[in-house]
Amino acid sequence: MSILKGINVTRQFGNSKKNTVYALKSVNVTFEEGSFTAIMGTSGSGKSTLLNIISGLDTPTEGTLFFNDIKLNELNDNELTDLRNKYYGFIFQFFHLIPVMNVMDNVLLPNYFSKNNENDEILKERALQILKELNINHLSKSFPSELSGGQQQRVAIARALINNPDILLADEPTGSLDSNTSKLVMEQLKKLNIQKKQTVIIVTHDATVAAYADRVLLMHDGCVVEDELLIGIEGQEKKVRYLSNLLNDMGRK
Ligand SMILES: Nc1ncnc2c1ncn2[C@@H]1O[C@H](COP(=O)(O)OP(=O)(O)OP(=O)(O)O)[C@@H](O)[C@H]1O
Repeated sequence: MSILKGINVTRQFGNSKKNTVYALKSVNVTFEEGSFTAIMGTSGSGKSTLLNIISGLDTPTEGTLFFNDIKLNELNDNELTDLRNKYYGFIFQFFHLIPVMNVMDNVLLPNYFSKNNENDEILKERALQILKELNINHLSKSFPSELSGGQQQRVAIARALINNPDILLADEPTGSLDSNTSKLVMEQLKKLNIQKKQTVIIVTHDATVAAYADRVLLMHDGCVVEDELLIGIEGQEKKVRYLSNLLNDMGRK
């Protein structure tokens, strides 16, 4: 069953002849519940714009977007914010942790904006459980500046998970991590996808990162030019090679 569906989604920036950019050009795309998709493509091809639009952070200038059977285009700002807080978890390249808050408070932050009204103690327990699964529960009282990049990104993942979202969206989640830490973070995301059936959508330039996904969307000049399943390819190395070849082929076109 599809959880997200975009029909003829166009995003235009600027409106004069000189400075009009079509970041997305009539894109049709569907994301199945529980799937793990990597969005790849050249710089400026529209990857972040697509992610922002499917998450309701940005609105298309044309086209329709569905979250289950809810039409995102018909929601007002408050309704969109509520939907995002309830169903979406966000992970960014630069973590975006609040420096004056400790790990626990950073993780609990999304809950202050959602209308869950859950008991504080129950929430703290859930936060600790998530931190434990990410092997950073011993750091709950530490501040972001006291943590390594990988630890900070795991705090950001915990924060994205606190409201038990249906969809995890990540824009270059490993972009500021070394390759070992990047592997660790991707293994955590894969685990969440498999064990908790969370739908994961990531934007990445890195074939070794995209190889954790089941499907890759390749973008070029505002269009999805390839939509490939990776589930038939055995092993990470083969997937990385396959993705690198896809990217090289696109570069040659
Ligand atoms: N707010 C904006 N105003 C004007 N143009 C924009 C805006 N946001 C994006 N664009 C343009 O839309 C196009 C797609 O941008 P987008 O950030 O989605 O690309 P991307 O594939 O994520 O790029 P990168 O890999 O470099 O992050 C680019 O030409 C970009 O300059």
